[in-house]
Amino acid sequence: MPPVITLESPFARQVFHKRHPVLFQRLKDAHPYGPQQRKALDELLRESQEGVISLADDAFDRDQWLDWDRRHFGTPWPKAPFLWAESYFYRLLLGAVGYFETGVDPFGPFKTAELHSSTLEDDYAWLAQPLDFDAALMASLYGNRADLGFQLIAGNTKIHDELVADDSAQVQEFFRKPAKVTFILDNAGRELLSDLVFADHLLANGLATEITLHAKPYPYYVSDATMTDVGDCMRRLRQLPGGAGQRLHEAAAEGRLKVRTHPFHCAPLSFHDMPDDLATELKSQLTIFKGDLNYRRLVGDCYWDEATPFRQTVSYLPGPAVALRILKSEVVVGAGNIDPASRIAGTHAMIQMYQP
Ligand SMILES: O=P(O)(O)OC[C@H]1O[C@](O)(CO)[C@@H](O)[C@@H]1O
Repeated sequence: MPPVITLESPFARQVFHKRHPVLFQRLKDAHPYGPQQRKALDELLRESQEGVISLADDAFDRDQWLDWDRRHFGTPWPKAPFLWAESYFYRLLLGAVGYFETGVDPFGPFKTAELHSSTLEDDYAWLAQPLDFDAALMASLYGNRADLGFQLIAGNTKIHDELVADDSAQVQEFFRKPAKVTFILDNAGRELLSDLVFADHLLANGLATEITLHAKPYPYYVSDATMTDVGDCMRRLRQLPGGAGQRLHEAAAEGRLKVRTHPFHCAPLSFHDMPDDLATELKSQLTIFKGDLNYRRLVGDCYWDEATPFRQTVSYLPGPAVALRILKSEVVVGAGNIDPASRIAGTHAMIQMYQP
């Protein structure tokens, strides 16, 4: 594997030094946190910028984190791998605000606001039209940009021009034979609504025999979908046109749509380290990895040469896979030359497919 991206990377440093303070301010504005929670947040911010990574003796999940440790406890935060440190940061954030005692999702207010935004109905007006496979796939992909103000019209091929890797034809070809599908979900809100639309397209057209949605076991990376968020989005989708919400509700009742979680989805590790039970589950189906974080975990959060073939980086997977991702971080494989600014701008997208 090439060198791993650490918090010394300018982009990662910017996430920890610029974005995190803004996030913490939003959390303090959104919740009636008392002095203890506010102090814990301030300490976490300071520590994660210049302190040493430590694991509390009385942490309820101490054993789990010792298992996920790759000798990073005791390392100065700025020297740690970006992926590992960012994941642990979110675990500590939840501890700081008392999530493990109260169960209150610190990001809940932002997720609720997004699902009930005044523009949401207009933004999803296109659901009233019939979608073809390509439009449904693109909805799921561009949902990762959380910006669906683009033309999701059946037969719109212009949208493919923005892709830096485009295996969409292979994906469509794969569904010539009905398959079981797993979505490793990313964000709640608009992205999840769009993923549900794609899931409905697959089930309603007999392309998928069964779909399993994998959500995060706890709130993570601000807007990642938990089991609660899946329920909230399913209910919201039923209020939107097109009938996808109702069809999915029925599919769930019949056992064709399943929702579950796995502790590994909040692990600070790449999918190379996935436990056997998860690997066994993914073996006999097509797995769709949504979003940027899952992409980093899929190929490894490393300084890959962008010309490295995608299949070379994911050949460890137990079954076929598709990555649907808007580029929001430095990692890229299987694409042409992409300048550093474009890698993090959220303007470029990719669809990559692997078949063993
Ligand atoms: O929601 P997505 O597509 O997974 O993007 C999350 C991305 O945001 C960041 O947390 C910060 O930019 C990245 O580290 C991460 O990959």
